[in-house]
Amino acid sequence: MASSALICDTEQWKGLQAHYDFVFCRGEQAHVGAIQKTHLRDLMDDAERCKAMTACLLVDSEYEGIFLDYSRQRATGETMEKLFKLAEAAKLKEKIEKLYRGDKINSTENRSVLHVALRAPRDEVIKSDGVNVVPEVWGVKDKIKQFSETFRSGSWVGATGKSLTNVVSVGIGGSFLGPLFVHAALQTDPEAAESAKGRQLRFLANVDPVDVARSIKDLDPETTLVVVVSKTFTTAETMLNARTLKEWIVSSLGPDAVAKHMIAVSTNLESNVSVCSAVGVLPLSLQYGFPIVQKFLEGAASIDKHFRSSPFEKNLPAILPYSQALEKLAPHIQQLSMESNGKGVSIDGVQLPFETGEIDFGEPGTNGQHSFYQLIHQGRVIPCDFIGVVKSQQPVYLKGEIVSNHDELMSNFFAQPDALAYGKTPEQLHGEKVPEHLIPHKTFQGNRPSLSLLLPSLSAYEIGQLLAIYEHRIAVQGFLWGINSFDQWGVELGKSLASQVRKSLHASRVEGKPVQGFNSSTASLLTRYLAVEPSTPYSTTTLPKV
Ligand SMILES: O=P(O)(O)OC[C@H]1O[C@H](O)[C@H](O)[C@@H](O)[C@@H]1O
Repeated sequence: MASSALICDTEQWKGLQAHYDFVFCRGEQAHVGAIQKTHLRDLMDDAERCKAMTACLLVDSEYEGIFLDYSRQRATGETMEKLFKLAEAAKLKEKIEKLYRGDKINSTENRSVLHVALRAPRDEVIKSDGVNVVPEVWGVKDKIKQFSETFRSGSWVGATGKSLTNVVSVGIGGSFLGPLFVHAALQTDPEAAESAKGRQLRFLANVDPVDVARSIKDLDPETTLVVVVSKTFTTAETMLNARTLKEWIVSSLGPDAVAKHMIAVSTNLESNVSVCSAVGVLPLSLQYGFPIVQKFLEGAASIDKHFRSSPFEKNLPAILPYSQALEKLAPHIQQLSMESNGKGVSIDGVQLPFETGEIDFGEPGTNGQHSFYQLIHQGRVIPCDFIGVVKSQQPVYLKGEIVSNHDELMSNFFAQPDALAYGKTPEQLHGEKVPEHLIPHKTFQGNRPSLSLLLPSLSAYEIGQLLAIYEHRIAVQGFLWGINSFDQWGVELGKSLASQVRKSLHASRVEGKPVQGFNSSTASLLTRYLAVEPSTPYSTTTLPKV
């Protein structure tokens, strides 16, 4: 394939499409793809096929690895062959190698993509511009380790001589969601929780002053460290939130306290913000200690190794974790996937005639079942990722119950994918003597794809593995579509329009100027907003009442 050609013009893409889709000619159905003629119910009858569509990342025994079952995908052996051919046409192997070699695959920003380097072992070599970046990564990690040890031992004292036990991490987007996901998960791990005893880690992302109030509620500035996390230090929300918390510290402890109560973290590497860089590693190390965070990084590195070296058919690549610990996985993947792959043009700037990116959302099971699963079962077809954990971190068994609480949770994890795949036919309902008028309502068409990921447990190591699996899956999607997954120009337009609005709000509030330069809809919304006096004067500092 020529470098600027689109993947959809290749024979391999067209072959896959014909295999999957209906083809219409002048409004008439001219061809029905093989996949459209099959139902998951029938595909699932083929035990050999099901066995072939699994992959396991072994640790030391058959059961101690992450296990992926993708047999509930609407795919046959032939589909997989076609997908691998498509991967060849998209030069997937070469692109993955380029990522690992540190080539500048983010061509619109002339940057390497170095998240793999962030968790590489000390002796690995990953070059950017001819320079091995791994020693620099480890240099930063060593400093974080040292600082977190000083901080956690109580030797780092605040302005009034007290040691600091609370951390508020100020950052947004990639400088927030990854660390939040890992924090939410680690919190539930007994070893990590023990290590974090008596400490608090909070996040402040939204520029909404209500979020400021929430983030510092019941915290004492005397015992709090504010960590400002940003790759660019130009993000409006983060900068304003940082100034606000600075004011919170200064108004209570005086201006000299800032040196002891505020630090800034950035990432020097030309990579996207990643939870594996200092932006995640520092706040998480302050809370849990560096060794636990390093375990998380090692988990991610184990997947990096597996991803690079395993054949595609055995490679582990929405999001329904049957684990409360993973409650922030979906929001994190939402950012990772939708910001990386929501693109309209190819890496060479050619308009794409097909849609890229997926809409990701999710909620831990079983909460999701009582919310949007209705739509998943009988409304739109939404491919689902079910994520389950073999060993619960908090086992509960009540005498007299037929199963443990974790077994109860996992019963749902095992049942839901089959409900989606098989559905329920009118014949079955007739057999159950369901009244005729309810048959259409109680029918489930099935044939809804999902995949199941079973983790042995959920320690820092597996949390790292899970993160890396999603990161690589998103990169592979982007490589196949032929887009640049590593830039995010799509967020710029809204930012620059907000800047015009900000100026206009200032001009109206402070200089009394009328709203101008906007269309009639925006002008009237702004006028309505400005018509109400702000409850506090503009000329004095006001902090949330907490
Ligand atoms: O880390 P920062 O530079 O403050 O950026 C925070 C966020 O800003 C933008 O929204 C980018 O699209 C995100 O990728 C980034 O994570």
